[in-house]
Amino acid sequence: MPAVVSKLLADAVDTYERRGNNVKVISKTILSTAMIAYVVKISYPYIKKRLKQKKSSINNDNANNNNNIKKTKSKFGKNEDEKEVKLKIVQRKIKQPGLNLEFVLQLKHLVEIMIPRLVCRETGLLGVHTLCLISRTFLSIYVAAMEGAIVKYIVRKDVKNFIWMLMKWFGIAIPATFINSMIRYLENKLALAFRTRLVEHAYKQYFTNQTYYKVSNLDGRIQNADHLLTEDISIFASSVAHLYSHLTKPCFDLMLIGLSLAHSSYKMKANIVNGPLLGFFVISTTAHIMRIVSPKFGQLVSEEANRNGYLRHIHSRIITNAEEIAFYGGHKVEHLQLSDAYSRLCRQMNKIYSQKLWFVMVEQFFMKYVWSGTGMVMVSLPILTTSNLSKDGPSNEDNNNGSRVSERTQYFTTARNLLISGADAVERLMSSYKEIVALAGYTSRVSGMFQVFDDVSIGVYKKTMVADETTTQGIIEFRNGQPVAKGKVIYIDDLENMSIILKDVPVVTPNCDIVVPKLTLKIEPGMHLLITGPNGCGKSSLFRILSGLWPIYDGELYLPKSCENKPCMFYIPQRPYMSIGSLREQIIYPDTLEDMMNKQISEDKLREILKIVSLDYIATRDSFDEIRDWKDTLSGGEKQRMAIARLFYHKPHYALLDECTSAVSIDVESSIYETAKNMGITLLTITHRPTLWKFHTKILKFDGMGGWVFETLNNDS
Ligand SMILES: Nc1ncnc2c1ncn2[C@@H]1O[C@H](COP(=O)(O)OP(=O)(O)OP(=O)(O)O)[C@@H](O)[C@H]1O
Repeated sequence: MPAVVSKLLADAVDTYERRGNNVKVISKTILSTAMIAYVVKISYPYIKKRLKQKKSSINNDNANNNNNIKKTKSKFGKNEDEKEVKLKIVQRKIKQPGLNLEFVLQLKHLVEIMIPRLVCRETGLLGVHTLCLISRTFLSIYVAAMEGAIVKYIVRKDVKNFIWMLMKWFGIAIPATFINSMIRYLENKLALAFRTRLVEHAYKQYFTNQTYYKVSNLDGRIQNADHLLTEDISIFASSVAHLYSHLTKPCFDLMLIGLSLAHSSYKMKANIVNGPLLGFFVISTTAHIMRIVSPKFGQLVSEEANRNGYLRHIHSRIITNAEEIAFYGGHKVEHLQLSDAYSRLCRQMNKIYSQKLWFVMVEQFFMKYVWSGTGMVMVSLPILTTSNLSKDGPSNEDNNNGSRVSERTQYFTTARNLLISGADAVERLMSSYKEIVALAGYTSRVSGMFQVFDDVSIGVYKKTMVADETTTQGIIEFRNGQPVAKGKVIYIDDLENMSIILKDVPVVTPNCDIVVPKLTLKIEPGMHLLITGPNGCGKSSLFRILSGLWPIYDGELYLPKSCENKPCMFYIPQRPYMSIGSLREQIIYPDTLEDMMNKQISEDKLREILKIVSLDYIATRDSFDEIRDWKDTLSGGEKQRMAIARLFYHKPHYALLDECTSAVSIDVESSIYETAKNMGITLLTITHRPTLWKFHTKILKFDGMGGWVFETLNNDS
């Protein structure tokens, strides 16, 4: 096949020559076209940027000219402008990841989490890993020297020594291959150990002070915490472990290879400064050029991870709401959303690939061609400049002396092998630059996540806020564009006084919409409170405030501390949550089996509880150890009754019931309320069912306009 191709090429060339075309001219033309295309490709982004800048400055001028017209716009229009300005400021404030001081500080913080002490499992692994890396460098040098000796004996036709060296060469292969395999094994172990530390730290933060809720509901900085906690942490840990060997090994290689090359040159009586100096100059110059032309991989990779996370989020939403989507027949909309998320990811990946295309070309040009050429010069320098070689070529004495030739061959082979290893080391160091920049992207994401978790757990939230002090009529105080939660939560440790007191507490949504400007009431034990009002008037929001999910922006909230082994408040939502686990775990949630044992609650007691909520047939049908997907196996009403069973298991002082019996039949509902009251549980009920009114003594009525009435419930009226 190659013969056929060369024949065809030769024929083509002949034809061109016959027509009077010079092949050299054609190849020069192709080369210069490629060069011009490349220069255009390199300079295109700068030209584009310039053009954009010019365009935006023209637009700004126009905007200034139109300013007076805009000032006369409606109030709504003005708000829209302000919104845009604020969004732009927030966007500007988001720092792009890259190789800068912030990256160093973030990495330092994460390393402190991954390696918490000087003496720990991770430092042990790092120590053994480093030892293996050094051993491999020594082995590489030894193997290079052996290859040189083998070539020397071939040139000398010394069969005995050749066979001996060959046996040694095979002998060294066993430890060498073991060390190679060990390096990979330790790298994986290290990555897993780092990941474990990070995950443990993240989970601890995630489950402190309901951060898992607040991070997605009150703060706007993290969109896909699940992706960050799984994928990004894993990639970050693997990158760090991989980079450690990718950076340390080439450094050892370069140091030791440099020393042994200098030693060989010295043995050849050549100048040992010129070669390394030339190598250093070429490598540092090319490295500088590559740094300048390198795309911003950190930013690109970070955005790719973002889009990956979004795609995953859309997938998990479809899985969670599969039944609802199927009933609605919403596959078209969901398909569109999924395709859109996927194509956004594809666009980003394509952008990275096309930027890599040109960068890899420059990289390969320097690393493969410029460096090899420099290496050839470096290797030949000692031979060409050895003092005992005459300028006109080898002396007669040398020509006659076979051993000098074989020694030069040995030097050349060893030096060439060492230089190949050295070039490989530098190439790895250079490609590590790309990896470090990509690592900067992941470092920024992981460290950013920890920062947000830290902030959120102490009540510091950041969100793009459109509201400010004027729009909230001074009810909320703002600092740096963010609302300040200056309300106080005071826990009362007094068994005699188990009241819940709200003093001038506003009900404010996470978007700073004021639902109720001021709410003042006192709920005492045994005071069963009915909460009513139109949709969206703030009924559930009041429960969110009482449970500590939403911050308090003003006033004071007094809450009793949990006591007598009972929780103070227990919330039951309209859509009950079924956990992963056995039937027993559904009833005792959020207690564990161990907690249940400690409370000395027997299975008979659980059966009794199930009977109250008319679910005793489930315990006879399935055992308490039965593990099922309870979310899908129980009906809507059954799930609500199971949630109420939890209330009878925990027996709290206050029950926050948020339309939690809407799917339960009226007779069962009445018996549930009767039993709860008999158990001494104070009921705070949100309901639209008049049948439940008779179980309450007080009523809190919201009017949906921010007003409210708190009064005694007159069941007759
Ligand atoms: N996480 C949230 N972020 C922003 N706004 C929210 C959030 N949750 C609720 N809101 C808003 O707060 C207001 C009060 O909501 P809430 O859930 O308290 O209403 P509700 O009185 O319980 O209504 P319903 O009877 O329909 O359940 C609504 O306007 C709602 O849009």
